[in-house]
Amino acid sequence: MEHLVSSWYNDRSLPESYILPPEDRPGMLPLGKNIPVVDLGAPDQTDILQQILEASQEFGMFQVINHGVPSNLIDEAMSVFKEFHALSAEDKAIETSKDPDKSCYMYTSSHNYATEKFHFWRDGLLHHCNPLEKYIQFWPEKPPKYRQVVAIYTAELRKVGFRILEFISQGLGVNPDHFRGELGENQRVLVNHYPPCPDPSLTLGLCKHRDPTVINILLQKDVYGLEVFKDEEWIGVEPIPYAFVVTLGVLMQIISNGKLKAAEHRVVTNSNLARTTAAFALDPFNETLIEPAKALVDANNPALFKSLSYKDFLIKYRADASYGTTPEELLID
Ligand SMILES: O=C(O)CCC(=O)C(=O)O
Ligand SMILES: [Fe+2]
Repeated sequence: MEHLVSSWYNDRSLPESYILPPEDRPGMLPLGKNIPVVDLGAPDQTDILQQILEASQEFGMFQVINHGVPSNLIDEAMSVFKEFHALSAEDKAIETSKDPDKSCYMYTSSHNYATEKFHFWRDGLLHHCNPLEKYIQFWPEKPPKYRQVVAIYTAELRKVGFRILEFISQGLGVNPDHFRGELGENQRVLVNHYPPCPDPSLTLGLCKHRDPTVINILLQKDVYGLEVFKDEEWIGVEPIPYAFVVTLGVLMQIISNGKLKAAEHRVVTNSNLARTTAAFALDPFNETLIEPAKALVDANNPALFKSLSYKDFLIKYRADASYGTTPEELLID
């Protein structure tokens, strides 16, 4: 835990190991453009489907509003996530080491702290959520309401996730339950924390990456930081306090046989506000085979991606230092 940014960032200038090469630094604040915002409460389901499909093809990312998760639950969840990251390093270590199989753990920067060339200005708490009875015993017990609030929050996010996956399935023309079986049942929450940073122009909270997931549903609340790369430029993702940002991951690009796009995104830091976000991911199990959906493959539409287990996918993804594998690396030659 000694490396956690939140344990030492106060009153220090940016350490050398966090200073990125000029080409990877944030540059100018993107202005003017936005990603699509989809109103899930709108009466016309066909219209919602169309908007989700277009955003998934063009951006691989969109925001959803009127998603049905109560705003007081979102407030409570954000409070316990912030309170967790405000604990002492010692408490955080105790609260995240209850499972010998490490279904709940903390890390800082990326999964490759020891080997990465540069570090990123982020601490992360990651834990499994489904099935709840199996995993809740390993979740933090500090703050005292953590388990109770996060159990309800993640159950709600699961509903939102499957609703969006159903729209995507329909849009793709695959079985509406395509993601209901193994593909979306491994659910995890990653609570990111980005303390105020002494020089946001030289570093990033997270480098440009695509998520190693099917989809990710992010709560960013009201602090700016997320940016998506589209048509060779960065677009800022405007914080809408009770919206969720839906990001399609590399697995969705593979399963859709390239019809949908995994969004490339990054996180910038800021000098006066701490930023806490919670990313809820729907993923397959380790042994699940990842491959283009059969309904999308025929003689005229050959499979573009290799089949591999989720476990092998993750090994490949994580082997590439902090940047992660790209869908292109998994293309069939
Ligand atoms: O914190 C954010 O805004 C995004 C986090 C993210 O990209 C991730 O956890 O993969
Ligand atoms: Fe991400």
